[in-house]
Amino acid sequence: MTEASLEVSGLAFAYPDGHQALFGVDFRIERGERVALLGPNGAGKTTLVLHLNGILDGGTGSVRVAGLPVDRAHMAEIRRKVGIVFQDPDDQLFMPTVREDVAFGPAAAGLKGAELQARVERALERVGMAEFQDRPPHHLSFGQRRRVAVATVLAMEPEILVLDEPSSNLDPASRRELADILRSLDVTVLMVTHDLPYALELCPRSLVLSEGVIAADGKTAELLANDELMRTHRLELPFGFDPSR
Ligand SMILES: Nc1ncnc2c1ncn2[C@@H]1O[C@H](COP(=O)(O)OP(=O)(O)OP(=O)(O)O)[C@@H](O)[C@H]1O
Repeated sequence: MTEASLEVSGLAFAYPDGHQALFGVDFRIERGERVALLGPNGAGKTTLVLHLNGILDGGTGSVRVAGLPVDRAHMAEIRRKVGIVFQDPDDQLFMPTVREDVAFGPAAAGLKGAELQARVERALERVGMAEFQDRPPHHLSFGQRRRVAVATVLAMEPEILVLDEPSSNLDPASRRELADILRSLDVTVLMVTHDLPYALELCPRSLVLSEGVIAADGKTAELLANDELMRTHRLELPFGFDPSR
């Protein structure tokens, strides 16, 4: 079998207060797949995502990114390979200009001069923000800041792009533009979302995480059309939305 972009095996985890959030999670995502991670509040989605680049550890089981184990010995490489775009772009943007924010990661990884500038431009072009390099991020709209946050991660040329609620707080036009951008990238994507139409639009495959276990793994359209599965795991489509169309 070829190497998966992401392979999670038997991952179980309890927080220090004893709360068990994950109970043996198994799945693999192949290179270039776009997969949605669905599940009700408290299902363990954030807990799972924080294991992908070692922010949380101490559980049992394993996580491998492009064959590399997520452990202390490989942490620097793992952090480069797993790009997480958090829900609030302001958690990710802290430099005086867009250029410096996008350059921050690659510069810390040793890139300099023309090579660094080319990397920054390429990442900003991929999200349609190349003309905004000299702007302070706080002068951009929320949707533009989210695109720059995606660029900061793309500039690291990650193996897998993980997005936490990418469509939240976006107006319909920004939502569609971000969908077009994400579809145009040739990178593995794992997208955590409560926005089921967005999952359907972008991700051919979905995982349903519920009470710390994978309750379903399959084609997004089929999962969303399964009324019983949706009801059991408190997943609700917007009124009148038909996943088969
Ligand atoms: N630091 C913590 N200490 C103890 N329990 C925690 C901690 N963080 C989260 N939990 C618990 O772990 C479980 C999973 O939480 P998690 O945030 O991973 O869920 P989620 O699926 O991301 O939810 P949401 O959709 O609301 O973001 C919940 O029961 C939550 O209360």
